[in-house]
Amino acid sequence: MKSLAVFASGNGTNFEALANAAQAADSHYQIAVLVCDQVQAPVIQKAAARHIPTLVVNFKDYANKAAAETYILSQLPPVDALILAGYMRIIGPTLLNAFPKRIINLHPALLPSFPGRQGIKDAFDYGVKVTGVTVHYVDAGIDTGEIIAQDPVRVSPGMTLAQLEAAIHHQEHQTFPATVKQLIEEGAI
Ligand SMILES: Nc1nc2c(c(=O)[nH]1)N[C@@H](CNc1ccc(C(=O)N[C@@H](CCC(=O)O)C(=O)O)cc1)CN2
Ligand SMILES: O=CNCC(=O)N[C@@H]1O[C@H](COP(=O)(O)O)[C@@H](O)[C@H]1O
Repeated sequence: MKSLAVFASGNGTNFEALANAAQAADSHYQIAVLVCDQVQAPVIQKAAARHIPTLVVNFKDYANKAAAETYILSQLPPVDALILAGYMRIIGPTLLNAFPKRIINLHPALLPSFPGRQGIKDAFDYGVKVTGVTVHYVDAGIDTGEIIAQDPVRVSPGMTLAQLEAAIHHQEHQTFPATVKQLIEEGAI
């Protein structure tokens, strides 16, 4: 049984999808803690509803990223990997060095296209006919880590941005848990 720390900053539907998948008999993982950098984020309530411990870290309380990450590291229970599920903060050397090739991120576009904080909108505004979701290892760059898995999402004619966001999230809720499970089965995390 692997233990995972999930990092999230917002709504938490991917956290929920991972938590739901963890309940399956053959999931091979449990979520030991949710780490959140936004004190009011809805994901915190989702973790509380599931009795999953939450570590809320307000980065304003720390002099710099290294100090905040050092605190996070000191509070983490033993975990095998960090899973970034809508975590909107760049992971710094402190956590990167503590979890080499053990930090996984979900991106809502087909990297290397449309990296950054608004991958769905950037792809939509560009007018792509196909976008998708990417699961990748996290490295010191932004959305530049080795790609692990990708799935396409077709942009149908007349589709609104809201409809594309919903389609992307639906795909994410399939791809992310399946990819985490596969990584564990392969012994990668
Ligand atoms: N290590 C590292 N950390 C990461 C990711 C990574 O793959 N590498 N993937 C991240 C995915 N989410 C983000 C979070 C923040 C930003 C971000 O803040 N971008 C600023 C630039 C910030 C900066 O340069 O520090 C921008 O303007 O685009 C981009 C993707 C999460 N943290
Ligand atoms: O990789 C770059 N940026 C990260 C990023 O944009 N992540 C995206 O945030 C959303 C979180 O949704 P939630 O799970 O909170 O409902 C989800 O779509 C992630 O792909």
